[in-house]
Amino acid sequence: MSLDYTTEQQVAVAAVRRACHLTSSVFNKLVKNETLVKGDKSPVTVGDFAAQAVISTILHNAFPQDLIVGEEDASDLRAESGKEMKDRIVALANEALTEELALGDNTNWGIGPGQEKTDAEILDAIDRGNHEGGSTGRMWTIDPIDGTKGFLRGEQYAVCLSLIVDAQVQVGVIGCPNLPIDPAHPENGTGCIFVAVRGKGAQQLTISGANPTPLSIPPTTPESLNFLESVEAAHSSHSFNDRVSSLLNITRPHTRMDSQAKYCALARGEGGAYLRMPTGVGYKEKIWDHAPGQILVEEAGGIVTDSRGEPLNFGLGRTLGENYGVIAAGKDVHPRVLAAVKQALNETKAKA
Ligand SMILES: Nc1ncnc2c1ncn2[C@@H]1O[C@H](COP(=O)(O)OS(=O)(=O)O)[C@@H](OP(=O)(O)O)[C@H]1O
Ligand SMILES: [Mg+2]
Ligand SMILES: [Mg+2]
Ligand SMILES: [Mg+2]
Repeated sequence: MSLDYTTEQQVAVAAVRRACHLTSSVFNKLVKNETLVKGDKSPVTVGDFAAQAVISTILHNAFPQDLIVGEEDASDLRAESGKEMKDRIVALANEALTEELALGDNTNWGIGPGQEKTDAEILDAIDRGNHEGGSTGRMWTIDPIDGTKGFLRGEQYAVCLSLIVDAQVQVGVIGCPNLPIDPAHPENGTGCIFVAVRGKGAQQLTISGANPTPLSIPPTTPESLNFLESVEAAHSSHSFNDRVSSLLNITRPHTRMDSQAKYCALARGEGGAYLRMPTGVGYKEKIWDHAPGQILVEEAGGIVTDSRGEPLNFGLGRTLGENYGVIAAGKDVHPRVLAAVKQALNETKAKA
């Protein structure tokens, strides 16, 4: 039975749109004391916190029972040392929640002019993302800024939201404010939203939520195939991708891009394959870094697995558990990439 997720899709697009508006305007005004370094040494900005607060508030108004797995938490902002940053985040989140965007998207979910939230409500909205995940029931994932390093460089980043029901991703929405609307026509500007609903296909919208264009991954020719990969060498192994690419006789250079914009580019026919292999032992991929990208690529006709060909498991908690690496590609290309990845892994084992 295919359930109807029309309302979830509408709310998710509205939330991502507002968050994209916020992150784009924050980028131009970011100052030094608006970025923190987290316990795992990764950066987080006022934009990440405020965008999570906005999305979480809108979700909670629309679906008060739903659980949320969000990347960020507000503990640093509740400390005395976080006061300045907290004040800025509350102001940014309220601005984004109350401003009137087009399309009347502020009418149904308890947001809009005069509906400012208190400091405590904004911090609680961020912390509502503390759910531990699991294999049953409804939960949303929020990655308020995926590719924070790309965001800080002024390059690609993505505002990412998904609805997971009983461990299956049912709705995925990804906002990419810096992604060209049409890669063949850069003069048309940047800013797109990607939407997928299980069984209903994938679409690209404008950043204002209009002009839905269906997406489907075209068959790849040897000449058009290349890999999409992370910018940060610490996040995925560039040398492994080089080896797989030479096993497949790929001659085009890799396309490097931060964030789930890679899944979006793949879904509209750029590249042909996204390959992400771990650089060392110990790091477990987070569900919010892959859930919306997975449904987007699958609904555009592609396949997403780990490096052993296993499906990504979104029911194990906040991480993908033992899933090792990610291969996303069109249906025709995926089996070939998987075979080459297995061969390259065997070579690595033989050398060890
Ligand atoms: N060691 C390691 N290995 C693999 N992945 C890691 C690692 N450390 C961090 N991360 C996660 O990478 C997310 C960003 O990866 P990306 O694919 O967006 O882009 S890039 O690697 O920065 O180019 C990034 O997401 P954000 O924190 O939302 O930016 C992290 O969740
Ligand atoms: Mg982060
Ligand atoms: Mg991320
Ligand atoms: Mg993030």
